[in-house]
Order: sequence, then structure tokens, then C-alpha cells
Amino acid sequence: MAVQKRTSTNVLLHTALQNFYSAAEEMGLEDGLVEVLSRPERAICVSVPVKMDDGSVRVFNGYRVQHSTVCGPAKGGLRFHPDVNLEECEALASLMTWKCSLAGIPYGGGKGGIAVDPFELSPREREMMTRTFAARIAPFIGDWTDVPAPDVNTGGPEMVWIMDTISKLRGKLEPGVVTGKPITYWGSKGRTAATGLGVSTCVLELLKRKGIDPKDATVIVQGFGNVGHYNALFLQQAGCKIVGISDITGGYYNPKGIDVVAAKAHVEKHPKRILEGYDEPGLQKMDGNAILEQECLVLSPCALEGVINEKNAGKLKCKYIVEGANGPTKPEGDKILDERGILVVPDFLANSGGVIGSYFEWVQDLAGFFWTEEEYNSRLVPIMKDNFKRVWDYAEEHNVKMRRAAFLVAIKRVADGLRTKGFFL
Ligand SMILES: NC(=O)C1=CN([C@@H]2O[C@H](COP(=O)(O)OP(=O)(O)OC[C@H]3O[C@@H](n4cnc5c(N)ncnc54)[C@H](O)[C@@H]3O)[C@@H](O)[C@H]2O)C=CC1
Ligand SMILES: O=C(O)CCC(=O)C(=O)O
Repeated sequence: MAVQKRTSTNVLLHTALQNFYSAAEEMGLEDGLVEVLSRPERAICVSVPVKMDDGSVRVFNGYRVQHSTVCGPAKGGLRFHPDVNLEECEALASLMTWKCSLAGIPYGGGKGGIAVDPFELSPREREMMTRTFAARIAPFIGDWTDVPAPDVNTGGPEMVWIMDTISKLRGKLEPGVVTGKPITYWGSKGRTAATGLGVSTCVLELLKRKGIDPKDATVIVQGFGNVGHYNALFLQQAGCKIVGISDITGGYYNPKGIDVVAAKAHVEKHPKRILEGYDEPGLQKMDGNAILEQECLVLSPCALEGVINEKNAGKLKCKYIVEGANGPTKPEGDKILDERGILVVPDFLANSGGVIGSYFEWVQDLAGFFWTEEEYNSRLVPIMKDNFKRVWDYAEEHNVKMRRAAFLVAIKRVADGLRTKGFFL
């Protein structure tokens, strides 16, 4: 019987499934494995009741999806955002499977989150919600089963609350149950900047391959959170001119180059940690979508999914796209970029520095022995360069786009694992 191809109206799941099916078809993957890998192994839905500060009770929907554990424990972040839903988590979990496989680290893929606007909650409400969520997914997470980490709107505090809740439930310290923890609570030096360091490493590797001096490169980074800010900072340090940044408050463009350090200092001081009100000589404020269409050599989307699509792909004025966010380009957008000769370094290669860095943290937690930041970075950067080279070389050798090359390499490792181990348990 032919493969029953799944479809979805969810942008991310639509993108994930289309990319997977077309790569699977190109590599001639057996129908049975296509069926297995186009579905998650396990999807957990929980309700998360919270007693609010005013005495009322609100119930939030929480999810954790484990797409694959063929290569090791499921691994991937937790997102707190009003748009979080089961399909989005499923798509992001599958992307984690390919990311970990491509990176060659011993994990499968998972993702989860809570449908909530965390900025509407008080610190106490946020902590209670996170701890209740942790308790409800407790039977399914652990250092050798599924290891969550931060993603959009989550970070060190959430990871500590989860670690602490699980440790209390199990009656022993469980530092390896989550990564992305603060350094004082079994976190690792280097993890906070790891994703941005990895994205910027890919940008610099790309420039090297194209024979472009970073000093001649202009860059626009969408999103000024964990990934976008560090990416912009490292690229500026390498000599690139960051001509545009953006966040939820809009786009900030400066043809003379934005002072990333000053912009970050502004965000740090802002009560909502946003760019609103930031100014410097020559800065032009514009709409968040318009910034994507400004002139630059490299555009690096580091915020949300689906931002490069059939509507704007024809209008972009960049030569290269290096994806820091997960799923920023819809397949319809990809097709147009391809026709226009705009080269795309795909998300699960470019942003894999985060999960590789999480792997380093987990290794240190299991060993109870910690590295310096120099050791951490000196391991991360060569792995990123090596992974970039592997995908670049595969793409050149087989005359395919980098996204396709990354999928083909990543799916092969998981498929080999499935063929060897089977899928009975
Ligand atoms: N944090 C990590 O280690 C990793 C994150 N990622 C992905 O990178 C992306 C960003 O994640 P983080 O930086 O961690 O999140 P974050 O929450 O720290 O920052 C998100 C940024 O995007 C901005 N933003 C939101 N809506 C926007 C819009 N409509 N236009 C422009 N900017 C907008 C926010 O204002 C904020 O500056 C997500 O897709 C995430 O899944 C991928 C790999 C690892
Ligand atoms: O650090 C991790 O485990 C996962 C980070 C993540 O969610 C991602 O790479 O999308």
C-alpha cells in the first residue's frame, strides 16, 4: 500500500511534513519507515491548573511530544507562547530528531510547551504553572528518557523549577533532567550563548566558502532574544556590519551599522526587555516585516516560524539566508528563494549549537565535573564547522540545496538505527 501522506493546516507541521516526505522520496526510504518517521512516538497533553494571585483558577494546556528516541533520549526545548499547540510541538519535535541526528549527538527529538502568554503572569503564577506542568509530565521525562531545555520565552528560572520539582518527586537530585540551567544550578558556562555562537559560525563559514571578507558583509537579524542577540553580537565582533535588527516592537535599520552592545544594554534596562525606544545616530524605525526586505548580504531570521513565505520571498534583497529560528521558511517561500538563487543555510544545521551545547551540559551533569567556557566553546565551534562542511560538501557533491542535503544526511542516521533496532518497543 502506498504511503498515506499526512497534511496539516499548521504552518510548522505543514513545513516539517513536506520537507520530510520530499527528502524521503528522493532517498528512496522504505514506505514503512516513512510511515513511522512521519509520526511522533509519543504525544503527551496535560492540563495545568494554576491558582492565580487574585484567588481565581486558570487552566492552561501543556504538551510534550517525543518524535523519536531511536538515537537516544528525546531532546528539545519548551516554549511558553499563546500559539503553542500539539501540532506545532509535533513539528518542532521532528525537527529536533533531524537536528540531533545531523549533529551526531546521542539524542532523539522532543519538544513541548504551554499555550500561555507568560508576560501576563506574575512571577509566582509563572513558577506555579511551570512546576505543575513539570509534575504532570514527570513520568515521561528524565536524563535517559527525555531532556527538555529552554525555547521561546523560557530560560534558566523555568529549568531550575523543573529540575527542582522532579528532584523532589524522585527524592534525589536530578540535574540531568533538563539543560539550559543557570551555572549555579548545574548549568554550564557557554550554554546561554551557544545557539547564537553556532548560527554566527555558520554565517562565517558561508562567507569563507564564498570568498567574502566579514568586513564586507552586511547582516540583518530578525529577533533580538537569546538566539538573535548573540548571533548579531558575534558577527559584529567578527567584523560584519549589522544593518538591521528587530523584535516584537518592530524593525530597527541603520545603514551605518547598529551598535549591538548598546541595543542589548537598552533591552536589559527595559522593564519588558524589548527594543522599544532604542535610538542611535542614523537609526530608522520601521515595520517588523519591512526590515526583512531591506538590502543586506545575509538575512538571519531568529524569531518565529513561517516569516519567509510566498508573500515576501520574491521581495527579499539578500543573497544568503542563515536560519536561526526553527522553521522560519515555508516550503512555498523556499521554492521562490531557490528560483531567485538565494542560498539558504537550514535551521536544523544553523541553530544546532544550542542542542550541542545542551549535550555538553548534560555530559557535565552526568559526570559531576564542569568545564571552563573556553573548553566549552573550543568544542562547540569545531563541531559546528564540521557539520557545516558535511552538509556543504554533500550539497555540492549531489547538486542539491543545503536544506535537502541536511535532511538526507539526518534521515539516513535515524533510518539506519530503525532498521537495526526495529520498532517493536
Ligand atoms: N534558545 C535556544 O537555544 C534555541 C532557540 N531556537 C529557536 O530560535 C528562535 C528564537 O528563540 P529564542 O531566541 O530562544 O527566543 P527568545 O524568546 O529569547 O527571543 C525571541 C525574539 O523574537 C522576537 N519576536 C517575537 N515576535 C516577533 C516578530 N513578529 N517579529 C520580530 N521579532 C519577533 C522577540 O521580541 C524576541 O526578541 C525560535 O524559533 C526557537 O525555537 C533554536 C535553537 C535553540
Ligand atoms: O537545547 C536543547 O536541548 C534544545 C534546544 C531547542 O529547542 C532547539 O534546538 O530547537
